[in-house]
Amino acid sequence: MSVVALVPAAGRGVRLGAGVPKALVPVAGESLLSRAVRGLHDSGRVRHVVVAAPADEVPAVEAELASLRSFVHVVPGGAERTDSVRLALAEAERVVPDARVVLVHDAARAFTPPSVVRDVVRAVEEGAPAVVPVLPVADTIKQVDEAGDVETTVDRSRLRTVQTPQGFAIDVLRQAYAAAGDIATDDAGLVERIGGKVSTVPGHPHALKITTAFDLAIAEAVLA
Ligand SMILES: Nc1ccn([C@@H]2O[C@H](COP(=O)(O)OP(=O)(O)OP(=O)(O)O)[C@@H](O)[C@H]2O)c(=O)n1
Ligand SMILES: C[C@](O)(CO)[C@H](O)COP(=O)(O)O
Repeated sequence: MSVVALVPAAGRGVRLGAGVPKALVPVAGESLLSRAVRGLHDSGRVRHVVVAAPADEVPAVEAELASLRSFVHVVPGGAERTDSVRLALAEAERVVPDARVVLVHDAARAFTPPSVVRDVVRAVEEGAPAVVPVLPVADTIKQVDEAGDVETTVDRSRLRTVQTPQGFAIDVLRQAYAAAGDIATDDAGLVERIGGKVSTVPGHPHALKITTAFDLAIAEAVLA
């Protein structure tokens, strides 16, 4: 099945505070975006990638990904992640009209192993309409009130943290975005809202989202 990946990379990276858009921040000489796209390429399962870049950085992003030119299309992203994914999806439908599987993968999850990409694609190919990579929660979880006082300790046995790439039958993601009246923190959340089934595969610690300077330090020390 033909697989296309959307890479939302249009965020400003306010929490990282690097002074440039987060996707363009280098780790050991290679940007987060380049690493994320290379991981998709190296999975051997993705035919094309559509990157949503910061609107004023499209030429810089195209230059950054020049070595993968035949594999990558760059479009301007939007104000929220959901807007960026919607814009990338429209471009993907234009450039890969026969795509049946679509992945959505944060540029910020630059160190995701290609094996996770393959596992997500395989699950969709085997019939799952929507698939997310997940990890169990390691910490005890407490629910607090508005004052910060603990109300209860939550049973964590069925809680999972969610990573990307998230994989979808393309018709399902299209329907979810057509129905979305609101922003969501992940794409599978939109599928849940239309009553769609979302399955899981094991995620990977290396697929952490680079959000803060601490995450970047971990990436530089351990992952690069
Ligand atoms: N308008 C936006 C906002 C976010 N993203 C992308 O969505 C992914 C996850 O977002 P996050 O890690 O929160 O990135 P930022 O929004 O850049 O972070 P911050 O909130 O610290 O500014 C990132 O690859 C980011 O580039 C996007 O494409 N378009
Ligand atoms: C999509 C995501 O990476 C899954 O964990 C996450 O929800 C993105 O959230 P953010 O608030 O845009 O960082």
